[in-house]
Amino acid sequence: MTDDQPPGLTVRELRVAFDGFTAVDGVDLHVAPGDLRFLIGPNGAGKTTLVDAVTGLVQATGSVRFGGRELLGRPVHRIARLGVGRTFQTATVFEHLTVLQNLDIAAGADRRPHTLLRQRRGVPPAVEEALTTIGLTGHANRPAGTLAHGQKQWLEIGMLLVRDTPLLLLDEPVAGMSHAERDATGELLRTVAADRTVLVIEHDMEFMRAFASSVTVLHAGRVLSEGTVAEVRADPRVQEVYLGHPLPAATAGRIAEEA
Ligand SMILES: Nc1ncnc2c1ncn2[C@@H]1O[C@H](COP(=O)(O)OP(=O)(O)OP(=O)(O)O)[C@@H](O)[C@H]1O
Repeated sequence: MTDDQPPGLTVRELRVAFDGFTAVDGVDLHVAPGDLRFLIGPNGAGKTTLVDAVTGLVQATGSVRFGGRELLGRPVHRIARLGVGRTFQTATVFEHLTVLQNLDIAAGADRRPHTLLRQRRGVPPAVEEALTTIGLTGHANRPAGTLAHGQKQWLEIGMLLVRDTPLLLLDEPVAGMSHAERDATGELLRTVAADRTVLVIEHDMEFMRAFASSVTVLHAGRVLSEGTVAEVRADPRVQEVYLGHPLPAATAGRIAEEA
């Protein structure tokens, strides 16, 4: 660390405006390494815009610090080189290349083109490790295009792991997945988050309840609530936004006891 910031992702007073409309309105957020933080909120709350600001896709004011460095104001590729990785709702893998080739290319993202083309003996340890983590060792030589939907998402996460990405921002990683794929993805995220900083945008509340270690609720560009799953669920402001009214006292009490 090059300054006295706590490790992890620290967002301060983040603001993003589009033609006078403020989509992110003064957000403060800290995600520590080892945390598996879910970012939830109704449609239009500003979740994707916040992640866009962190990754340099939209202009923002305030501060976003990671690894002792300010990210705001840097171009997208420089932010990626500082260890910030992102997935989108639709996996962006090279469909005609094998799983192994996809990982190999990602691992060499910072290598020069001529070294990328050079024939290499064996599988690099980082690629081998990522294959095991994402559970695709048995599919290493399959074209990525033939993988199931969930497996493509895992491959994309693997492509961030081989690049040794300490901050992962994942946009609805389980959208369109089966129950079994969702559970496997949850376990994968737990493993990944053990020694990394992970922020997951999610609409799937069941998945969030099962796997989040902490939750930030965004509403109208602001942080509405933050805490454990139970704390956030017991918050009347969150119930109001999601249900249109607070929960009956008995139900709210039961949830609060879990907190
Ligand atoms: N490029 C843009 N130009 C103008 N307005 C935008 C732009 N991108 C997003 N917005 C607006 O900013 C607000 C926040 O959008 P954002 O996509 O960040 O919300 P979200 O919480 O990710 O929603 P969802 O869950 O539906 O994906 C919305 O009102 C949206 O219409």
